[in-house]
Amino acid sequence: MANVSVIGAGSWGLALARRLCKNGHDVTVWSHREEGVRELREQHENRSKLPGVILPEEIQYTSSLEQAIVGKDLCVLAVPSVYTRSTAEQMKPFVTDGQIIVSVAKGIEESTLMIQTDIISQVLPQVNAAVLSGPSHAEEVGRDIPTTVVAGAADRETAEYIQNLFMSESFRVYTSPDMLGIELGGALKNVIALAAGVADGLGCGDNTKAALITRGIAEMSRLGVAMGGHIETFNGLTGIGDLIVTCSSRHSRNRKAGYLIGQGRTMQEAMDEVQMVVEGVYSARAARILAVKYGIDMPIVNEVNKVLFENKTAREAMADLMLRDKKIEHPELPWKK
Ligand SMILES: NC(=O)C1=CN([C@@H]2O[C@H](COP(=O)(O)OP(=O)(O)OC[C@H]3O[C@@H](n4cnc5c(N)ncnc54)[C@H](OP(=O)(O)O)[C@@H]3O)[C@@H](O)[C@H]2O)C=CC1
Ligand SMILES: O=C(CO)COP(=O)(O)O
Repeated sequence: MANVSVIGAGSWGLALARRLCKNGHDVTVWSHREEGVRELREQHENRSKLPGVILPEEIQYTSSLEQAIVGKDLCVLAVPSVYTRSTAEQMKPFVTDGQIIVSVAKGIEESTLMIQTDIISQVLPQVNAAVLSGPSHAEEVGRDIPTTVVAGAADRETAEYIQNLFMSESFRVYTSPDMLGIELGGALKNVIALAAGVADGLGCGDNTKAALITRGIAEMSRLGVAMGGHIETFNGLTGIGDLIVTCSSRHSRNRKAGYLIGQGRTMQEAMDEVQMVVEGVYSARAARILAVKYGIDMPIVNEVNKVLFENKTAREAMADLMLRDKKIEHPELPWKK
């Protein structure tokens, strides 16, 4: 059994801490707030972020990064992506050579366009940065609802170590060497899920949702492959799999925020109402910059940006998507005549 920690006490960090503890590992959870630590010690539950999921009494809580990192076989980094860099900076004095840091946040850093494991490796070059991602809402993982995810690492041994640590009857873990593809899928699907939510908010239907998912994965794959990710990854759990769940689930914060925007709220009003992290809002701008940089057509990402940041109405964005230039679905396919 391993001695592990989860850095970040939001819904995802706690669902994973519970999984690791139930798998028999010693688990310490770090929260950035002393008050949060006190509540978790007393209540064994985060009533605002993951209500109804009671955490095992064996889990330890701390607000000291030193306690959360020193001597741990593996640390899961589960803070929202905008805090990954600052948290990694604070972790610097305590990490050791080769220590495994598993990133579970889904986001592209706006100022640098970097994925999470690259940020971790830049700030903490001595660690072994890996990723765990897939279609996995905390509300369901916290209730042992069967879920599948992918552990990505630079070497097979590390990926299999993570797989063994997390794997259970309700949590199936695959391995993959394509860390870039995994992370781009996880970040970009949030932007498309905002669009799916907007469509729901406008009162659109299942046809619209299927269209956004299908054309959304086409955009994600085009960009992801141009950046060096593998098409197989976008066709797998961390690409289309995560896109489907995020665009359809009642648990998705991105879909929910999009829904509120489709109903007429501003981006800020929607984020305030969701009260949890809406990662797609941060990755939307990064995705648009990357699309320009790599010369990739990303019409859904573009319209999401216009609605979020340029006061375009959701209805106008939908109409513009429907009536943009006529296209062939798969231009690479030959015509018979
Ligand atoms: N929830 C899910 O189902 C899944 C989430 N993810 C990803 O996991 C990541 C974490 O999200 P999630 O757990 O859902 O987020 P939540 O919205 O549930 O919680 C956010 C957490 O971040 C903490 N926080 C706020 N400010 C800081 C800071 N400056 N430094 C460190 N921590 C801070 C909050 O603490 P406090 O409230 O005490 O201020 C809170 O614990 C995201 O990238 C998300 O995309 C991935 C898969 C599934
Ligand atoms: O990544 C997730 C599920 O796989 C969580 O999505 P939301 O952040 O939209 O809730």
